[in-house]
Amino acid sequence: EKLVNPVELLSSALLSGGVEVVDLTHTLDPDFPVIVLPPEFGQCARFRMEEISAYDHRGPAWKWNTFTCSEHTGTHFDAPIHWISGKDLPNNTVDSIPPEHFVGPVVVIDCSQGSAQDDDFELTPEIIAAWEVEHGRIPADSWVFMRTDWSKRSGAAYLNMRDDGPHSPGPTPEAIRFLIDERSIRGFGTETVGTDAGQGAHYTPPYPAHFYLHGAGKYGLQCMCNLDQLPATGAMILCAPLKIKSGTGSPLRVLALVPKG
Ligand SMILES: O=C(O)C(=O)c1ccccc1S
Ligand SMILES: [Mn+2]
Repeated sequence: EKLVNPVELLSSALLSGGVEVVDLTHTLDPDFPVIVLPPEFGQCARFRMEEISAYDHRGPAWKWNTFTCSEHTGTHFDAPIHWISGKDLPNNTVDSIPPEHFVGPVVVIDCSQGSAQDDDFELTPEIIAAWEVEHGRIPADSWVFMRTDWSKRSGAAYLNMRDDGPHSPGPTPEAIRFLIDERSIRGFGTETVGTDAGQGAHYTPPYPAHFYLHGAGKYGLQCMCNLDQLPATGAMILCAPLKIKSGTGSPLRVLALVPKG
C-alpha cells in the first residue's frame, strides 16, 4: 500500500486543527531584560527600534524601522562558537549549522515547583533519572527544555539580581554532561535569561551549560515562554536562527508543534 508521506501528514494535521502551534517567544521589546555580566565585561544590548519613515516625507507610502540588538537579546539561539569551548568546531556559527538541526523533537522536564521554592533550583542527574522513569529515555538528538515558569516573572524579578549577582535556576555540570554524553541531545533550552543558572559563574567549569553544550557542538535556547503549554514528550520545535555571517547566536521565533487530543 501507499507509504504515508510524513510531510503530507503534518500538513493535513496542521490544516485540520490536529496540531497546536505554541509560540515560545517573548516579544522583542526595549523593556525586556538582557543578561547583565560583571561590570568589567562587555554587556548585552537591549532591543532598540528607530523609525525610518511612517507614510510621511521620509517615505510617503511606507513605514519601516531600523532595529538594533545583540545576537543574545531576548528569546535567542546560542551557537557553539558563542563559547570558547566550541570555537574551533566545524559548522559552529548560526549560518553554518545544518538546517535540519533547527527542526526536531523536544522533551520538557518540569522544574517549576522546585524553582518556585528556590531561586537557585538545580536540574540534577537524579531529577533527569526520575523523569525518565516516568516518561521513558530521552531520545538522541532531542531538545531538552527545563521548565521553571521563570517566564511568568517580570521586571527585576526576572534577572533577580542580589549583591552576589543573579539568582535563577539552571542545570548542574553533572546534569548537562549526562544529557550530552549519555543522551546525545541536540540542545538545551530555558525560560531564564541564559542556559546556565544565575550563579553559573561559580560552578566548575564556570557556566557549565555553555561550556559543555557548545564544546560538544550542541545549541542553547533561552528566554523562552509558554513551556507550561508543552507536554513532557511528543512535541517538536522549529528554532531557526537568523542566518548571520559567522554569527554566535540570534533572536528567533521558537515555535512548538503539539499534537491535539
Ligand atoms: O548566552 C548568553 O546569552 C549568556 O547567557 C551569556 C552570554 C555571555 C556571557 C555569559 C553568559 S551566561
Ligand atoms: Mn545566549
